[in-house]
Amino acid sequence: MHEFLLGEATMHEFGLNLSGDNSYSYDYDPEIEPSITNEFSSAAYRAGHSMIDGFLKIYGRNRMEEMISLSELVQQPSRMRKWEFYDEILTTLTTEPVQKVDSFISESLTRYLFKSGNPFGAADGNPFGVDLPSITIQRGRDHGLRPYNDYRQLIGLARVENFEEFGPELGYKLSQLYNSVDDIDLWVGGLLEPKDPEDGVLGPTFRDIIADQFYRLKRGDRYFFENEPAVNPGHFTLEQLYELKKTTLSRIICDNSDGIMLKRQAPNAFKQPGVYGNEFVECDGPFLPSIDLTFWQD
Ligand code: HEM
Repeated sequence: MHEFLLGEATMHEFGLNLSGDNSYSYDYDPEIEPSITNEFSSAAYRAGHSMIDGFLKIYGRNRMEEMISLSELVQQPSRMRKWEFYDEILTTLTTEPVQKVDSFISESLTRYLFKSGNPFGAADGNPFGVDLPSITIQRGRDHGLRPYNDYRQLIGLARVENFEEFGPELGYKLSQLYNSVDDIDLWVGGLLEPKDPEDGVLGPTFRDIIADQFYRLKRGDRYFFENEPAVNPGHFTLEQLYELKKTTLSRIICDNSDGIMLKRQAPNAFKQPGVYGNEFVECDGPFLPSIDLTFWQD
């Protein structure tokens, strides 16, 4: 599932692929600490904030009908009163491509986030909201994260020695904001790392922090859904596991839509829909298998 994020090679390196359709996993290790790491939650996984598009395109029955700014949606649930909206937004979320993990973040997050819920917001004549990147940088410091350079070293990369290594434009900007390359915050440095186009969407530091977290969750949690009965008090039967593995995010989206505007879905919800190899199929057709719940009957 996270092949898209981490890349196939990293999935393989960290042993993140699932066991076969009809078998348990036997690699639970009680010595592995499964808790969420500070670096994962306070910096690396927040790379997602750079992937957000500030505008959501709403498609009607035949054409694009509206483009809504994210800041007009966050904390404004009133649109849910319109019948079709739930299906429309599910369609938008499965159709709109993610943005690159890079130095650009939508203004809807840097200037207008929570505009409507901001006690000092529009009603008081202040048209702005809060700045999520600033909050994130501050959150990393508040959580005591070490600087970016230390994590580079930890994963076996050379430390950055001077600002020029970030290129002329970014290097100059960073030199205006930080006294030393050793002060660069983890979230900032991680976003700016060059990406390997063959291997996921992240630079190596974020990729390793996130892969390490998934490895811990998979190997160090006795309740991980694939784990064998000997270690997992809540284990599934092999038949139940098979049923669970049959389902897909696309099936879940179909099952949870209202069927008004969303009646079809591409089989792989993580990839661009409607293209060769991921063509739309009907929700009620045979191509999106459902779980057979009779295997849970007592
Ligand atoms: C509309 C989209 C999003 C908005 C408005 C949003 C907003 C926020 C806000 C306000 C916080 C709390 C910041 C703080 O006080 O430290 C946060 C935390 C976080 N966000 Fe997002 N976010 C969005 C999407 C995403 C995505 C797509 C990802 C990752 C794929 C992500 C990952 C995280 C993580 C890991 C945290 C820290 C959670 C924790 O430590 O409890 N967010 N986000």
